[in-house]
This record gives sequence, structure tokens and C-alpha cells, in this order.
Amino acid sequence: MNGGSIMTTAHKLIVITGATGTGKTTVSRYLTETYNIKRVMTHTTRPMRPGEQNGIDYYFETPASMATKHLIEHVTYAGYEYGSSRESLHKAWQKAPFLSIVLDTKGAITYTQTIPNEIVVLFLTIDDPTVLKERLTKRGDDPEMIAKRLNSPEYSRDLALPEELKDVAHVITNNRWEEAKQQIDQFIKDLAWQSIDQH
Ligand SMILES: Nc1nc2c(ncn2[C@@H]2O[C@H](COP(=O)(O)OP(=O)(O)O)[C@@H](O)[C@H]2O)c(=O)[nH]1
Ligand SMILES: Nc1ncnc2c1ncn2[C@@H]1O[C@H](COP(=O)(O)OP(=O)(O)O)[C@@H](O)[C@H]1O
Repeated sequence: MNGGSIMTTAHKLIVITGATGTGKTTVSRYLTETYNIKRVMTHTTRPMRPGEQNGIDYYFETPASMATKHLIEHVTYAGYEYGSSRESLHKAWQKAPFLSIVLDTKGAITYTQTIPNEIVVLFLTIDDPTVLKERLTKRGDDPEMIAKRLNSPEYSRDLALPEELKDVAHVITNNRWEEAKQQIDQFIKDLAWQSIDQH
């Protein structure tokens, strides 16, 4: 599968979840670059980080513009709102059968409850969470935002795989990127075979 796009008519949404800094965005970028699996854009009211762009990383909203969106689920994470719409998902599915979306664990649970047959879940974790602060600093995040994030109840919650996802999530340990990449390649290979078997 390496380097190609997946040829099948079955559609699937790869839900990428886990705590901040565990590598969710890195994985979604890798899926796009290597397998042409694009990410469904979500909306947020949090300020843009250095290097982020509206419409590329998120749709950046104000609380007022956020309130006008038709979201199938929305959450508050470290003081800001985030939400995703079924409309964007269905629009994206018309263009490609395989997509990814990056969600907190609460959002991932909502998707497993609303469209269980159309999703697969990747839960990202790391053996030593103390390195996450360093990763976020290297990413260029504002130190105050890092502190706010790491002290949030959502961060602590998302470090552990929630009970509701235990039977469905594929756990990827991202201590070292080279090893994580191999786990993802295997996951995609299995997913492609499952899709072919269904036809
Ligand atoms: N439930 C839900 N979570 C989202 C959505 N968009 C982003 N998130 C999650 O919100 C959390 C915070 O995202 P972000 O501020 O980009 O921080 P990061 O995880 O450090 O990159 C992460 O867990 C994202 O996966 C959404 O539409 N719905
Ligand atoms: N295995 C790894 N080792 C070291 N740094 C990593 C690894 N995986 C990702 N990173 C880096 O850590 C930072 C956080 O990763 P990111 O994908 O943005 O996490 P998330 O989206 O879960 O918050 C990024 O700068 C990314 O390049």
C-alpha cells in the first residue's frame, strides 16, 4: 500500500484521538501524504498557532460564528470550543472513500455511538507523558497556552484510553515516529484488506 491511494468503494472515517502532543496531527498528515487520505476539517474558537492557516488547519471561528454552524458534536477543550459537522464529512466522502478526522476522546466516543459502522478509531499514546511538554514547546506553542492545556481536565482525561473506546480503538504508541509509522502502515494494510473482503 505504501505510496498509493486505496482503491475501493467502501467508505471509512479514521478517527484519530489521544492527548495533546501525542501526534494526532502528525499521523493525519502522514495519512494524507502517504495514502492520500485527507482530513475532514473541524471548527474551533482557539487562537491560531504560529504557522497555522484558516481552512488548512481548522476553520478558525469567533464564539458568534461558531454558534451559527450546524455541528453534529461539539466540545470545550482547555477553554475553547471545537466542533465537527456531518455536512463536511458527507461532502468529503463524495470526493474520497477514506478520510480522517482528529477529535478529542469525547468526540471520538460520540462518533462510535452515531456512525459505528463507518469509523475506525486510532488512539495515540506515549509511554512517558512528561515529554509532551517538550514536544509542544518545540512545535512553537505559546508557553501560557501549553500550561493551560496541560492543566486542563480534558488533557488528563485523554491520556488514558476511555472505557467506551476499549473494544474499538487501535492503540498506536508514538514514542518514536519510525515505530509509530510502521504500526500505522500495518493498520492501513489491514483496513484495505477488510474493505476488499466486504465486496
Ligand atoms: N470533539 C471534537 N474534538 C476536536 C474537534 N476538532 C479538534 N478537536 C480536538 O480538540 C483538542 C484540542 O485541539 P488543538 O487545540 O488543535 O490541540 P492539539 O491536540 O494540541 O493539537 C484535540 O484533542 C483535538 O483532537 C472537533 O471538531 N470535535
Ligand atoms: N514520535 C515523535 N517524536 C518526537 N516528536 C514528535 C513525535 N511525533 C510527533 N512529534 C512532534 O510533536 C509535536 C506534537 O505533535 P502533533 O502531531 O502536533 O500532536 P497533536 O496533534 O496530538 O497535538 C509536533 O511538533 C510533532 O512534530
